[in-house]
Amino acid sequence: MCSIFNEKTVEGDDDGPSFATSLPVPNVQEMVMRDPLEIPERYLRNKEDMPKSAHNTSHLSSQIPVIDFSSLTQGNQEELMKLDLACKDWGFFQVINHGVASEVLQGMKDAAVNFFELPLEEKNKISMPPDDIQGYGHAYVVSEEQTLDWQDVLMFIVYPRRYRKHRIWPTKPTEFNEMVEAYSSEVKRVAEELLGSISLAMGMEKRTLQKMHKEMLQALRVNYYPQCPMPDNVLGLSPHSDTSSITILMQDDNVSGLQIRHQREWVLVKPIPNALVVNVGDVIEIWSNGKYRSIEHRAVTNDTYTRLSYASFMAPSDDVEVEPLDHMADSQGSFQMYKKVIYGEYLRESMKRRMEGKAYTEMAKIEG
Ligand SMILES: O=C(O)CCC(=O)C(=O)O
Ligand SMILES: [Fe+2]
Repeated sequence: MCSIFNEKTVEGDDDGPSFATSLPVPNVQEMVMRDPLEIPERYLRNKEDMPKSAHNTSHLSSQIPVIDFSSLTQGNQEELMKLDLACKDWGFFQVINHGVASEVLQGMKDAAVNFFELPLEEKNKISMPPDDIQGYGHAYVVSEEQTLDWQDVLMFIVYPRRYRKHRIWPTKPTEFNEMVEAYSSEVKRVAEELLGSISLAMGMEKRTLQKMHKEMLQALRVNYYPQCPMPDNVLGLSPHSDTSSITILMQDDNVSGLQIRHQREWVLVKPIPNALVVNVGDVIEIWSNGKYRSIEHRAVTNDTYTRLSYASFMAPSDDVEVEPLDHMADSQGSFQMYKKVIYGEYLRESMKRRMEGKAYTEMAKIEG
């Protein structure tokens, strides 16, 4: 596994795109290490958005679709129909038999855990620059009043390679880049195949959605949620929908935390060991004219364990104009539900706001 990272990937070109600014906030991991029982007021939620227990929705958890990737990519029509329904009814599904070796999954997890265990001073060598959300830190903090999330993040663009800003990539642990490369290239393969199947489910030729991205962007965000003494009053990650086309998430196999909004309830996505969680993002919601849904989701905390999750966001090039596909609008009574948006503008505008459920996607909707 050692040669993959030798040639192109180390070039490190600093001309990649920048995103939004985020205000500096305390490092949560450090706070918990200093005093495991203290929670500053800025993290406490109002009663109405307190993370309620999802225990009474566990019957819904077990209904979240599980897609067999191998059978889907072999052309099984039943699996394709399952995928279509998953995108329509849930916007979320878990993927099994995806062919990503468990060593590759574990390698990514170990490298990330080793990074987060480094001293703060070491991690801060790659802290997010003031004008970007790439690097180590916190994203989407836009006001001093905003309730904060109980997490630290490490985020960067992986593809296209020329966008990699190596000065904000970890150099420790030494195997980090190699593990990201091995993991992300596999995620890319799975994402491209899934976009192929979603194209088919939308009645189009297999490569259509992938081509519509122009040059597909892939970003990795590692979320680190330390244990929290008041999980009923503090969220790991605020409710939001992803601005991606699709997101592929590797969860911790043992510590759950991801909840999705389904029929007005919060439903826990129970980890299936080695499965990948996939969700439809805003871009596919718009392309499909709302037939496929970019669902609101959040991460809750717990008082015992640290949890890490690894989100890979797939997105179109900045200049892609995103609007409902004609045939998707037609199939719903010739009514186009979303305006045309320039993807790069949509993305950057969304980052200037604090995460607020579906409020932002709603803005792309045509009123009426
Ligand atoms: O931690 C999780 O399970 C969710 C992460 C997520 O939604 C995100 O990074 O956008
Ligand atoms: Fe998300």
